[in-house]
Amino acid sequence: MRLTRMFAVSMAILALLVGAMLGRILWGEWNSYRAARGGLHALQLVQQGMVAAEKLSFERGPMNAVLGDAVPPDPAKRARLAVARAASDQALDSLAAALAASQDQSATVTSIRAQLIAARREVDAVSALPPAQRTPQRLTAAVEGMFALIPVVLDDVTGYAGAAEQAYPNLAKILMKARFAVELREYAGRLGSRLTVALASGQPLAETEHTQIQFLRGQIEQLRHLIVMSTSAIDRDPRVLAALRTMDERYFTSGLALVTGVERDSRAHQPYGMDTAQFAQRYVPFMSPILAVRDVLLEAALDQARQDYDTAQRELLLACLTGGAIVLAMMLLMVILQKRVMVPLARTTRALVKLGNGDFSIRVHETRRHDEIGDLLRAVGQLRAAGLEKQQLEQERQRLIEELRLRADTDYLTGILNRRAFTAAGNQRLRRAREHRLALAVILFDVDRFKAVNDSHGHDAGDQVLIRIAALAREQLRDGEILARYGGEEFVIMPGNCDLEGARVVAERMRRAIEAAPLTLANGHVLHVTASFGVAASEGPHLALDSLFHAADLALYRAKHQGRNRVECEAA
Ligand SMILES: Nc1nc2c(ncn2[C@@H]2O[C@H](COP(=O)(O)OP(=O)(O)OP(=O)(O)O)[C@@H](O)[C@H]2O)c(=O)[nH]1
Repeated sequence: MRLTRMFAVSMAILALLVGAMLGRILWGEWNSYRAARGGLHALQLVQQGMVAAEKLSFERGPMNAVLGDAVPPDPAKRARLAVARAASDQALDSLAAALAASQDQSATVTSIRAQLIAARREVDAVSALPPAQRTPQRLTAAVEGMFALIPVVLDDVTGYAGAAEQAYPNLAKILMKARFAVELREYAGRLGSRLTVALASGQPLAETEHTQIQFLRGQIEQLRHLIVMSTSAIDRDPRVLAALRTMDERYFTSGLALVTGVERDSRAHQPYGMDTAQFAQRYVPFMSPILAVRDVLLEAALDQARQDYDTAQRELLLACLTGGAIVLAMMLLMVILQKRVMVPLARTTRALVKLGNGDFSIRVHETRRHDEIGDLLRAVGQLRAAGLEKQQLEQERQRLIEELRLRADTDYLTGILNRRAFTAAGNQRLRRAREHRLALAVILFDVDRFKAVNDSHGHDAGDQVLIRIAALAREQLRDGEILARYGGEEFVIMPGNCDLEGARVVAERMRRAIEAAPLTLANGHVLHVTASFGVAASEGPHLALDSLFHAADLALYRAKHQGRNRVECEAA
């Protein structure tokens, strides 16, 4: 796998792992936060539910007063009942609103309301009757209707408390105690209500009522015991201890003593000395410390829940920030690695491959980096420079070799092949001619009366003539024909494979070309130069350059002696 690919795959795997880990942590924190928020809300519902239960319980006080009212009715008693009813309605409204806000179903509140309306209607119906017609049965039915509401509300409270306990298991005991306080308040209220009928009628309590009162007192004592019992750190909270002390002093001493007094008067058939309203006016304030206990316990629980909620919120925020920072750092690391390592590495690799293939066209940028990549880039630059230098040296060497080769093969004056190069080329031709049984010819030619040119016009002029003759001959050359300076003013031509006649035609062409081209010297003198030609050709297995040259030389000699500027042939 290529490194760039491996890098991309590794980064993707790392991102996935980190993402999964962060997701898991965030999910956990989010759930803790949600549970804490839900728990806190449930706890607030508990509080509101308990307040609703309290208000409904409290409503029974003025209700009892109205039920025991004479004719015409006392407007003050009616007004107190209206105020108590409004407080109950408001508490139920608050509970319904809180439930609606949490998108919880508030059906129970609706059914409590329906039940409450029915109970109130019964109370109003009984209280509208003349006192004589308010039979104990009707009065009991009216009172029981209001009693029946409380367990329903408390059942709901138990449900909310369950949800809160799920979020805050350590608050279970304290919530239980708060609920006990509500129940205690309820039983305390019921205890007072048990006296309503007797106080309203001025009749002694029936034996069954005495029994019920004893039963209620037993329950009240039991609830007190459960509340006072120390079960958690919150119980040792000074606020809680103070509230419990007040409850004992006010309700369990003074409140219960009031009930005991009524019971005693009833058994002794003594007048009570107070009616229902007067009893309620004295008894109800003694119950307030019970609710204060409830409130203090709930407040302590709410404080604890708020702390837990704040912690969960802080943890979630911290997890989000840490997660974000990790993701950001990872992305930054990836970008840096990609930019600072992978891209330069890939570029350098490509450059090195090109250098290895002898391609020095790559561009190497100057770098100020002082790390491994910087060293690598500088090394590539040095490699390229060294390679370039080597390449230039090689080119120079090749050029020099070529020049040397040319010099070795070239006549320094005329620029055409020299005798050595001609001999090498001639031998090649000879081998091929022997192999393919082809004819081979040689044409020797010599400038006529050249000594006279030198003598008359100087050696430089002679050189110019030689240069000119070579140029003319070269112009006349055709494919496969080789021209060389054989020595002094003597030249040699080897035509392509042809016989004696073919070679003679070539020689004649050359001769005419030289003859037809006068030469103007540097001093302005015009020279008419001619040359004599000796042609020789041969073929067969015994073909040899020496014999060809010898025959051509003989023919040239004859051409000189027969008047010059002519072509003579000689079979080799
Ligand atoms: N300028 C010059 N002269 C050269 C060169 N090589 C040979 N010569 C001269 O060429 C002349 C050749 O003269 P000869 O061999 O007597 O022949 P010729 O004067 O051409 O007379 P024929 O060949 O009989 O027509 C000599 O004077 C050489 O010095 C050269 O490279 N440059």
